Amino acid sequence: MGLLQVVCRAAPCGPAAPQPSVRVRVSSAAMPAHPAAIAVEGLEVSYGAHRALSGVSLSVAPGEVVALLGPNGAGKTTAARCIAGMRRPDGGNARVLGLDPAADRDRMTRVLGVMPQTPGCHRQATPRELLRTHARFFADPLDPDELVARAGLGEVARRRIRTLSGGEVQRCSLALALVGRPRVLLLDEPSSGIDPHGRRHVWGLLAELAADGVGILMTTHSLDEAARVADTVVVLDRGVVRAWDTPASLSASAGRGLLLETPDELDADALAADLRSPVEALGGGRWRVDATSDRIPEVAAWFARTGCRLSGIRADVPDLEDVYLRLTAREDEP
Ligand SMILES: Nc1ncnc2c1ncn2[C@@H]1O[C@H](COP(=O)(O)OP(=O)(O)OP(=O)(O)O)[C@@H](O)[C@H]1O
Repeated sequence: MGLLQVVCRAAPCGPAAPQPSVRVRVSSAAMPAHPAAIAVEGLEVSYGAHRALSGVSLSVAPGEVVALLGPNGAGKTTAARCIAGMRRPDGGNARVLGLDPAADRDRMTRVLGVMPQTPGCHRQATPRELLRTHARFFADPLDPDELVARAGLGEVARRRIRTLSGGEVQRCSLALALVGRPRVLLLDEPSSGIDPHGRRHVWGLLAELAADGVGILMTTHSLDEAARVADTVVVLDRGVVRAWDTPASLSASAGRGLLLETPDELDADALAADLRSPVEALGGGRWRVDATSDRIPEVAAWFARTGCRLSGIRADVPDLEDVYLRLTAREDEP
């Protein structure tokens, strides 16, 4: 996709917020020939006195899958609502293939497929009926029967929505978002409530769509899903973008260290001073030393010399979950 990367600092926010170094992806084309699938710049939204979004910027290229991660209340749905044209931001703007979601509603509905957090399916209808009805609104829709199969709805396609399980309703909601052959997809927790086989199926479907050039922005609480499906991850916390990068680069940016376990009282200051490396308490007799794995013998020798018992030592290779937890840590958490 021709992306060049620059190092920058995350945007500032509340007192408890960490200030991690993140890598921001920028298109290598200075003047892209085609507009981004989604471009969001400086989005501001307040609900009364509560600031839900404070200058949120992100973009999704055609064929790119971007996962929007963040704790409950981070502002993910609010951002998605602005992109879908369901709410006007107080500041900044959102564009879908260059279109203004609020002003270009008609053209937007032709290019954007939306799967909301709570499916608005008519509960007395069947998935097949809903898809057929929905298909009539588009000039060149997908074949509803084909879509039933692609979304794994074959067995329940003729049952009323009200009799379906939560996961089956989710699949129906995803199929409805796809029926108009959208070039951009906005999915709010697409695999929430779907069983592990179904999740793989949904992920496969998203990969196929991306390979066809569809730009996808999905919110999710599943870091596993983000790591497996997304080209890019955006971490939002308290209305501010904390990080925006590939899952692999984000994990690498968290740095590596050594994880130690000891059943004894550790004099962490002495260890840090002797090693000339920071030592962080993780609780429960676990410690993290900011050092690479080639220093394991040196650390083991320190324990042998001081008589403090070392019950475990290993290199700490952070995954996306570690990075996410560090970026969104709260002061009042243990
Ligand atoms: N209509 C509303 N009126 C007042 N406050 C709202 C409204 N909608 C959202 N909020 C608040 O704005 C903040 C962001 O909410 P939002 O639903 O965007 O978060 P989210 O990241 O999608 O959360 P979740 O992961 O729980 O779905 C929250 O503090 C929420 O309580």
